[in-house]
Amino acid sequence: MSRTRVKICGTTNLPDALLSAEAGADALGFIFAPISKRLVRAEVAREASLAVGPAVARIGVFLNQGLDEVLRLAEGGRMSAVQLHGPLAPEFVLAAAQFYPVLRVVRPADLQTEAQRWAGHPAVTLMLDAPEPGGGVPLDWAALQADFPAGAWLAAGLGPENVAEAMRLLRPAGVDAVSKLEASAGQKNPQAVKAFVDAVKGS
Ligand SMILES: O=C(O)c1ccccc1N[C@@H]1O[C@H](COP(=O)(O)O)[C@@H](O)[C@H]1O
Repeated sequence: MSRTRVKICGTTNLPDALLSAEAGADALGFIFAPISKRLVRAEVAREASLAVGPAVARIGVFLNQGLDEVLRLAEGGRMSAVQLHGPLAPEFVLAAAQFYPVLRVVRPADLQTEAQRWAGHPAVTLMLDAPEPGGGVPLDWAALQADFPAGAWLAAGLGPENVAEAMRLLRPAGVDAVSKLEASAGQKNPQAVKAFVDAVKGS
């Protein structure tokens, strides 16, 4: 079984991209949802994407945005994958997956239905998140143990202090965090980023 991948989300500037990459992150998240306090411009994301080298994935995060906008921003920011939040039609997810690997974000209530829907679609990977993305509130991992699908990623309220326990209970293929790794909204806390990556890689 391969090790759990670690994604640091909410990258809004070049120094934070570099510090996350140097800390050992497998993936950086760039939030293109206009409602977010971590919104990044495509030009900034592009500069960061080109600076972190070929081994670091760049994941564009979207919430209820049209396909043209998703593709334009993902291309402009030089993303390597897209993360899709919101009540989207399966056809929309499939259309996006023609262009980029998709992390399809689902809530706990929809996990079983979505796991069945996307089984056998290699371009679509499930990510379990809280109903309010970016809120820093952990899920009830013990309650999810029976249904958590192999290969799925986990987000919501993860940080250096609790990620090992979440991994022990759910064995996610990847973990993702933002709120608990910030000094302020959109600005990374370097010690927290490093501690989070070390906790994931040491578990
Ligand atoms: O963080 C945001 O502002 C955001 C806005 C719109 C869509 C997703 C967003 N963040 C995602 O939230 C999860 C985890 O957040 P947290 O660790 O609980 O704060 C992560 O997938 C982010 O990509």
